[in-house]
Amino acid sequence: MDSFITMNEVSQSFNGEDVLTSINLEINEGEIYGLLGPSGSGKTTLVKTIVGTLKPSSGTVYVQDVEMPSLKKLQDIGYMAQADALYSELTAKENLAFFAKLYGIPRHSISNRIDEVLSQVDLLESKNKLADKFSGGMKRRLSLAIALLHKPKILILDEPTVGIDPILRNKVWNHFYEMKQQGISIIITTHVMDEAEKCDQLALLRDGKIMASGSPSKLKKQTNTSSIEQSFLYYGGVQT
Ligand SMILES: Nc1ncnc2c1ncn2[C@@H]1O[C@H](COP(=O)(O)OP(=O)(O)OP(=O)(O)O)[C@@H](O)[C@H]1O
Repeated sequence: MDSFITMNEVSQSFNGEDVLTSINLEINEGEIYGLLGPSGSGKTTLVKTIVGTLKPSSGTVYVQDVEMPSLKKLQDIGYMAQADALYSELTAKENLAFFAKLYGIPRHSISNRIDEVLSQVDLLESKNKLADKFSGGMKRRLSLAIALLHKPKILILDEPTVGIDPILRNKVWNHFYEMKQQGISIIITTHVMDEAEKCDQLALLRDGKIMASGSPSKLKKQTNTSSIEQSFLYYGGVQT
């Protein structure tokens, strides 16, 4: 398999304080890669470093052989930040149209593409509603639709399903599996254990370090535990 993303000895510090330490990871084509860790463990900093909105203090990040940050490579990445970046005074459709133009999607295909992504996140009926009137979960879904717009090869999602009910969460995950089949690599940050179990590969983060990584079944086997939660505690030094 081709490695889509490679991080080599990446460290990140703010005002002399280490937030990420010696991060090494490899993410392959068509893989769902989960970053699991408690609040403040460095998940957002890690994904921002992959996207290139943060430059590593040391170490390198490559996305398909291009060193990040790279503006050009951003075209291949769909990024959904933790805070929704939506224009509240615009409708869902207008928000999407704005980003479609930004991504350079051909004018004649914008309308169809907007409908496609809206139906993927179950928001087609709310197309003409102001983003300001959306619930928290709807805003998350609209942000996800924006990240999907330009059919990126790599999707980086920071806590994508926060505020989304279990039925819709399931639907969104089925959509992730479909995209994976198309060879799209998906990176997801989460602190939800059952979501972590659904990933192909996981990195367990604590205090800016990867404590362990591998498939959920490998991590459970290595620690002789029956859940990722127990594995996490084990690697964190808590005997289960
Ligand atoms: N721009 C910044 N300047 C200084 N410190 C920062 C900055 N960004 C993040 N940090 C610190 O880095 C640490 C990791 O933060 P980060 O947001 O990456 O964690 P996280 O795992 O994503 O947490 P959460 O799940 O709560 O979003 C925290 O201690 C945070 O205060």
